[in-house]
Amino acid sequence: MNVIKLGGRVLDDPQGLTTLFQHIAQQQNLEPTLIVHGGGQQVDDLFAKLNLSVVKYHGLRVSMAEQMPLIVGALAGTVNKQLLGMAIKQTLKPVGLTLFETGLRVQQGQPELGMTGHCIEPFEVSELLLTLLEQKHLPIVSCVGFDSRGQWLNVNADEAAAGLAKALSATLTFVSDVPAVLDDQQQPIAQLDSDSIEQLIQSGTLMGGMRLKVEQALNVAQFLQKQVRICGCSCDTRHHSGTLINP
Ligand SMILES: Nc1ncnc2c1ncn2[C@@H]1O[C@H](COP(=O)(O)OP(=O)(O)O)[C@@H](O)[C@H]1O
Ligand SMILES: CC(=O)N[C@@H](CCC(=O)OP(=O)(O)O)C(=O)O
Repeated sequence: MNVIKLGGRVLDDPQGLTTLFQHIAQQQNLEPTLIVHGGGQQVDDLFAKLNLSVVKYHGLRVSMAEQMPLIVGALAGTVNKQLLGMAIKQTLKPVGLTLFETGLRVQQGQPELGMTGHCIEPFEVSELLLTLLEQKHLPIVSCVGFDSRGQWLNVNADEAAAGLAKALSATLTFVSDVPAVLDDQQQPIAQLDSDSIEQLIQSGTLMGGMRLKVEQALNVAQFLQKQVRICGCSCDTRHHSGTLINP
């Protein structure tokens, strides 16, 4: 079982995405795949067009209730459906979902972050998701979740992917806009573990969204006791490229 997380910026690389969907189509009969995607860039672009200010706290968007129709529209609407279209073109059978239909539980975070949500234990998936995977559909899951009161919540997509990978004991790959985690000379790093990650954070080399991603990757690697990959869009997720995060 493969979980592939796509950052929103990979939509700027349609050729790379086409190659990725082609690989998934070739592999789909051998091993099921699930895609989880973000779209932070697309939300930022929409806010800029509407003259709304983007506020982030430790890499997480402060998601005010009145802004949620825009955020949900971009993530679960536009970005989700753009990816669906690309998958259909590669003869895949995609199904667009939010985190709710996958069965992953989500609850609201600190009130200062508005309608920002976090994945909570137990990390479990729904029968519906398992049936879709068995029937060789490709679930394309946005990082919009719902709490038990039916409130929609904005979950960081790396966290959502980590939660689904844990629930499915899956092999997790983060596909981002950079080919790998880069060192202070901007060179790709082949492998990282908790000690080397700590050094990169201390030296200020690992920052922002990539720091959050590496922390989620390490968390999943340790939880499942298997390597997690961070790579760029043109990487073949079956082969070695990008950065491997070791448990
Ligand atoms: N050491 C690093 N290696 C690679 N990227 C880094 C590093 N430190 C910070 N970054 C930044 O993190 C970005 C990727 O994180 P993010 O924008 O959250 O990705 P995504 O949208 O794929 O989740 C890169 O574009 C880069 O600007
Ligand atoms: C709470 C929070 O920060 N949610 C993220 C969800 C999208 C995301 O994570 O997108 P990328 O994977 O493309 O960065 C946001 O609104 O930007």
